[in-house]
Amino acid sequence: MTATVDRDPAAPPTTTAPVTADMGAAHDAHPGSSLTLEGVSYHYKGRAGLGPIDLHVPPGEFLCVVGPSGSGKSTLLSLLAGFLRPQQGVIRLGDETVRGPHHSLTLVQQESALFPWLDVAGNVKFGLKRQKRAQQDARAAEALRLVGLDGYADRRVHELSGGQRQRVSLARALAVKPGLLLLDEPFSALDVQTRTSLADELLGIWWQQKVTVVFVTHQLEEALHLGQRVVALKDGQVALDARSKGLTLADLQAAVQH
Ligand SMILES: Nc1ncnc2c1ncn2[C@@H]1O[C@H](COP(=O)(O)OP(=O)(O)OP(=O)(O)O)[C@@H](O)[C@H]1O
Repeated sequence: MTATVDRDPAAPPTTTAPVTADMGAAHDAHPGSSLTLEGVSYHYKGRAGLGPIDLHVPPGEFLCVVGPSGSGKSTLLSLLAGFLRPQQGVIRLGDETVRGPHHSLTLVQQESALFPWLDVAGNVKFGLKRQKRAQQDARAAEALRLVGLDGYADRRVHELSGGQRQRVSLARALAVKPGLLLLDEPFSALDVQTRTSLADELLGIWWQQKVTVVFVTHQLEEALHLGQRVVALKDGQVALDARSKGLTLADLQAAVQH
């Protein structure tokens, strides 16, 4: 089975998702940051792990990372998020070296890590504590509008579906206006229909916000659908790094096969 993606990376996503913000608002978008890895490696107790790898993600690119279990995807994301420090090499976000968790990058994971004692707005504002109240309110409202959760600000987390919780997680990540958005299999716990519509909405949001995205997934089809570019990891190394345009599922399968 093969699948090709002919979406021009420079063209807006062909999504029918209910993206609520005005597409013309793209001029307001904050620019994404570039991400550069030079000779980065991290090995657990000197054995399995990742690297050394070199990678450059230009500002505003949507990069998907795929690979079989144990190929190093989570290690890569932990390094990018600053949860792990490279044992060798350097990671730069724009001109800044990543030395730990960074205010300009946010991570959305598979299971939403929302605070049950806060309402939806409280969760979305969590990363905005240093900002003035009015700014927090405006950012939270904007982020909830982006993910299609207008009117949900006062809801409690336990009242939400799995898909809505992931939308709130995404809104929380977007509210800080990150230069780099890291997504670790964010929709994999959801049913296929919800997963597909949220993925398309994410494309619409990315297009509006111009944020740089690194999206990790097990699903090769999802990577081809979402990414402008796909990096396949195998045994902690980059096995394939290609524009998704013209790339086939068979190419990806061959790259990650043992
Ligand atoms: N805490 C750890 N201690 C020792 N080895 C680890 C640890 N975490 C990961 N590894 C090893 O490092 C390698 C890469 O693991 P990693 O979790 O990054 O892969 P992955 O691609 O994210 O896998 P999965 O898709 O199953 O989550 C694997 O061989 C794994 O066994």
